Amino acid sequence: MKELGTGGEPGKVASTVAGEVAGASGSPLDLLRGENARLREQLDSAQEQLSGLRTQFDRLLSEARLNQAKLRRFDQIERQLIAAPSLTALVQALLVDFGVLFELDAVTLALVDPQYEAARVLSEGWSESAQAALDDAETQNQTQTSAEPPAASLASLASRDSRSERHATEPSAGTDWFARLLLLGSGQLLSQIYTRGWRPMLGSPDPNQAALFQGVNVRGLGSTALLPLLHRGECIGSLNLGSRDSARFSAGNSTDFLERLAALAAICLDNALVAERLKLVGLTDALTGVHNRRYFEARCLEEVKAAQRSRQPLVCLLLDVDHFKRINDNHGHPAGDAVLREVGQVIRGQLRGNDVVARYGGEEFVLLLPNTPLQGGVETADRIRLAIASAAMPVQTEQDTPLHITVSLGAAQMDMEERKPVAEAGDAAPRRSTPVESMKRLVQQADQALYAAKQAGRNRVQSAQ
Ligand SMILES: Nc1nc2c(ncn2[C@@H]2O[C@H](COP(=O)(O)OP(=O)(O)OP(=O)(O)O)[C@@H](O)[C@H]2O)c(=O)[nH]1
Repeated sequence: MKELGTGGEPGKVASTVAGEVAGASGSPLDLLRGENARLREQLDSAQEQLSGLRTQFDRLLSEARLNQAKLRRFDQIERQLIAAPSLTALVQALLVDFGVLFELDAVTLALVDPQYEAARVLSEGWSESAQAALDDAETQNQTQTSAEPPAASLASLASRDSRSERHATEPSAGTDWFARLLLLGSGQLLSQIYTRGWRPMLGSPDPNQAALFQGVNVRGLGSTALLPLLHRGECIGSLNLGSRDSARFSAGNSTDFLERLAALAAICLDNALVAERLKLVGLTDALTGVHNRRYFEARCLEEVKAAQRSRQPLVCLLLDVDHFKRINDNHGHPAGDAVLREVGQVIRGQLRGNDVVARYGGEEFVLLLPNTPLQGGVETADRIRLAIASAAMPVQTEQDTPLHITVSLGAAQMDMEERKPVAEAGDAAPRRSTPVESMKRLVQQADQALYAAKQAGRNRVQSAQ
């Protein structure tokens, strides 16, 4: 820079040159030429340096801009994780929004879930999002053309999504996140993969890690990043990212951003699970471990709405233990309690995953069977009746003989075409019942059928007319 300054001051150059000319032996013109060449060289080198600095500056500036954009996106996803109102919303933010925001070609999530808590909550959440997607598809179908075939059923939508091998963040019906969720009974698989400690693993896809990328075409990925989700020193899962770009994740990359995101995701996931557990405690019957009446009423309303939307049949069963008072009287109240617990377990064992059983009160249980016609509901009711009759109750009898009990059941199917009579509704014309009215009527009909079963001699199933 010093030379640059000297070369830039013509007055000084002239006086220096004049001095040199006076005392030098060569021709003044040659001397001037030599000096000129030297100055030119200095100028060229200074310009070269300047352009190098400019390039460096441009690179730093674009890096800073990229980092700023990256920070903004991290900030956005972090806010989304913190604000997620439920475990389902949180998992969707990680599996869908995160991938879109960071232009990833695959995002999967493995969670250690030994008690099947996350599995239960997330499968319910998935069913709701799949149903919403189905409704959207139906609306679109209807607006496009009424001659098109009806939208795919929930089951076919599920199997289509879980079989899909497309890139994870490609547009889908909004339901494929569930296929990219791996719920593990233990932490064994993660211990086998993170052999060098719970640290992010970046690099080219490793066939040993394929189990973490279920639902994704791993062959199409150029690089992957596995982020262990650590909470209180334990690994509760793994967030797995994939890119077609082989240079996107490499072993030498800084992992600060990713580690911070993984730490936040782990805390949010743990909090969401605790919140779901608390919710469940408030919705579970303490004696039998099945749901309580509060849960049933909320869920029944949802199922009635879903049945009205999808026009799928919905059956309600009411079950009452026969002569239960005698059990209490003959064997004591704790024996009665043990019988109720056993009845709850036997019922649960006879139902499908999305069926609902709740203790309705006393020795009465209520069941909801979605997507089931009345005939199927009656068959299920009879299967439950027989299973209970053949089960030995966990009660010590005086004769040391197993205690057997019987139950009576009433079955009713929700009426899709149910309309309120004009006079009752106070409307100008008959209108469709509201979900609350339909729900009340459904339970009332099951109760009347149960009463009829009791009247007809107990240990039987009666369906509503
Ligand atoms: N052990 C126990 N008993 C209960 C519980 N809740 C209600 N009960 C008893 O269940 C009995 C129900 O008796 P009833 O309504 O007369 O009916 P039942 O004896 O089952 O006769 P039917 O229903 O007509 O076959 C009452 O004695 C209640 O006190 C409970 O949580 N634990």
